[in-house]
Amino acid sequence: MDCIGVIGYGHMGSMLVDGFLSSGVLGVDEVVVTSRRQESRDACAAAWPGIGIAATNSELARQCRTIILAVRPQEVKDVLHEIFPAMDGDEHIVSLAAGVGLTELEGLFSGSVTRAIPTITSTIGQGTTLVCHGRQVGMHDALRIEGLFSSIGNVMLVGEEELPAATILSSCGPGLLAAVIEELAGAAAHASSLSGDRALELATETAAATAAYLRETGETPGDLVGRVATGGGVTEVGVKGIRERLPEVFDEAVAAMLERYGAVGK
Ligand SMILES: NC(=O)C1=CN([C@@H]2O[C@H](COP(=O)(O)OP(=O)(O)OC[C@H]3O[C@@H](n4cnc5c(N)ncnc54)[C@H](OP(=O)(O)O)[C@@H]3O)[C@@H](O)[C@H]2O)C=CC1
Ligand SMILES: O=C(O)[C@@H]1CCC=N1
Repeated sequence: MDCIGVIGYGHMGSMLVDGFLSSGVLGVDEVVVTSRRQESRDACAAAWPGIGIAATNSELARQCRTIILAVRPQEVKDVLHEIFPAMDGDEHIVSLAAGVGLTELEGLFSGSVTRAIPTITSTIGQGTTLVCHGRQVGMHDALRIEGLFSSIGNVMLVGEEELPAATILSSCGPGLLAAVIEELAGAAAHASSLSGDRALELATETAAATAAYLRETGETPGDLVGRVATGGGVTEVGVKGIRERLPEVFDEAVAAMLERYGAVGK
């Protein structure tokens, strides 16, 4: 049966199931899900009546030709070993795991392997899934996966050498920017009588409006700073401090993430 199997009903697995089914790109009779705990399988069955639930990873592998591995990087190897006897070699494995390379995946499964790195913002149909197909992936399978992920946001095809930096921007990015919004709002609330809740509401709306402004006008961030920071005014003193200190902060953060990226699946 040519259904889509999802192993791991955590943050990403549940987001993909919700997204694929809500968008209508798949029906419940075309998806089979499993997860380690019965509680997770029950949650999926309750959320999507009629969806296929497999009791084990091997049972899922026997039913599905396309298998999305939505487990943590350190679980990928064990799961592939577990399902291997249930596969006939014609399957298409799609791994979401950051830091587990195609060479390693193809060493564990010699058939078609794709890496797809989604982003939590696809929960609201926005953001970009990064897709990197292995050498064995045929046109039909490649287009099918790109079509599926297009139903929940943008898709960008990337070379594997680009994937670490692209992952930091696209998939870690929501976490990084959320932390920045939190710090900005916290600093404003701390220095004033504005409540924390109202500060966060304003900072979040401003971040969303700023991203939309940049996207819609095509201006660069530098252009926008120039428009906002009136000479001799308020913004320029804040931007000056940020431009002096943030490069070091982000250089360190990116270096630490790249280092972890290389070690996360080990
Ligand atoms: N979170 C993100 O924004 C992003 C994550 N990724 C990648 O997606 C993958 C999943 O991440 P995320 O969803 O955040 O992680 P979670 O921890 O939320 O989910 C992982 C799920 O895997 C299940 N699981 C663990 N071991 C097994 C097993 N042996 N068999 C079946 N199911 C198992 C767990 O099931 P149970 O709950 O039933 O115990 C858990 O729900 C990771 O590889 C990560 O690198 C990629 C891009 C973005
Ligand atoms: O933090 C992580 O490891 C995962 C991969 C990219 C985003 N979240």
